[in-house]
Amino acid sequence: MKIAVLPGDGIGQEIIPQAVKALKAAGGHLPLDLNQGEIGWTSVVASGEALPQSTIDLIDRSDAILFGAIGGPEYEDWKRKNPRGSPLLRLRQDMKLFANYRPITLFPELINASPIKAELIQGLDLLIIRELNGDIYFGEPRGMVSDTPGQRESINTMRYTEAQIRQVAHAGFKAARRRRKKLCSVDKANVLETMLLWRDVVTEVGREYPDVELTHLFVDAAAMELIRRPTHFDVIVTGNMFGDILSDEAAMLTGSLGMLPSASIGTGAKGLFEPIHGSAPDIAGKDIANPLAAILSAALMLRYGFELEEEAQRIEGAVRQVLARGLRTGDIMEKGATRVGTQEMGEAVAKAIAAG
Ligand SMILES: NC(=O)C1=CN([C@@H]2O[C@H](COP(=O)(O)OP(=O)(O)OC[C@H]3O[C@@H](n4cnc5c(N)ncnc54)[C@H](O)[C@@H]3O)[C@@H](O)[C@H]2O)C=CC1
Ligand SMILES: CC(C)CC(=O)C(=O)O
Ligand SMILES: [Mg+2]
Repeated sequence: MKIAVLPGDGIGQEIIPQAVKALKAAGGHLPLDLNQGEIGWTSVVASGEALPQSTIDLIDRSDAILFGAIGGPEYEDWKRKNPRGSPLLRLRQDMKLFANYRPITLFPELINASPIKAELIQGLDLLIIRELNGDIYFGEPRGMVSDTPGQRESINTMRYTEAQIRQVAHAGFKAARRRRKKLCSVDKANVLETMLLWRDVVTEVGREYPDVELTHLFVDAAAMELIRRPTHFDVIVTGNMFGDILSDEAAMLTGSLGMLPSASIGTGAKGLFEPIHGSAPDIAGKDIANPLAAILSAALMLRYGFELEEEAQRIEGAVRQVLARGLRTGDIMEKGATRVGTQEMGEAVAKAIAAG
């Protein structure tokens, strides 16, 4: 079980060590081979490259990747002068990770930590599947059209092929089949031709899954429905950008962006597992970030990367236990709970795993 561990930048450096503790506690009996690599700004500082060859080699010889986050103000500045694209987007594309699974599950212990009314989120369990290899994040042409002062113009292109849509649509229907058999496809087919194609292809693929109820929503209405009646959703399948935005919104239903893990799965056997949040420069280095999204991403890695369901459940059960004991990082803090830091939370989860 060769695992490339890429903490990245900002809070990535704080939360990934907690996920590693959980992995070691749950997988002590397994042949875990964890190897750390550099990526992002941390890597630029160390070697001048955001995605050095050493990290590419490490990924090549690994079975799965545990990723933290990259980015931050210095990095965004550096990227403007070195526009070679995001190393994370490059990894997602090179590894053909076309589907990003973002389970939006509410731990019942956090029902009052969410800013959304308890009666709206009781029993919340939805899955957003975000297409990860296409859309406006990758479409060509892109870049500056004119840099003449006063007439500056820039372009990005929303672009999808039928094959890309078909691939992620199948992932959506298959996931719905394993769950409550409801798939909602989210697009913007009322104004975007790319999204008209999206809707047509998802509808065609749907004919192969007559047992799954397919509905369509425009993304603006979907954003509203996620707050109005989130438990009506089972699986949502959507494009790269809409999925990016809707899943951060949906995270708040569960209490915090710091609670949501994700699994990026592709045509190959190798997956990438990461919290959905970024490097959070505003709280980095203070030992206050919530490590649970990263810890839960390690659980997804055991489940989907290595088919170790029992070990994955041990991690998830331990997270639930520490929440039930009232331990909370600041982002999910509520009255009567015990505030803990990143490391303390990570250690509590690892101990709960070890105690079984
Ligand atoms: N996968 C990745 O590597 C991602 C990288 N980014 C990058 O991260 C940098 C910061 O981006 P932002 O827009 O600020 O998004 P962000 O997700 O880093 O933070 C948004 C807000 O949520 C809070 N937050 C995030 N994770 C948290 C956690 N685990 N515990 C407690 N609070 C948490 C932050 O403190 C901040 O107030 C940017 O450079 C961006 O490009 C953003 C999203 C994903
Ligand atoms: C590079 C960005 C697309 C990262 C992000 O916001 C995400 O994956 O959720
Ligand atoms: Mg995002």
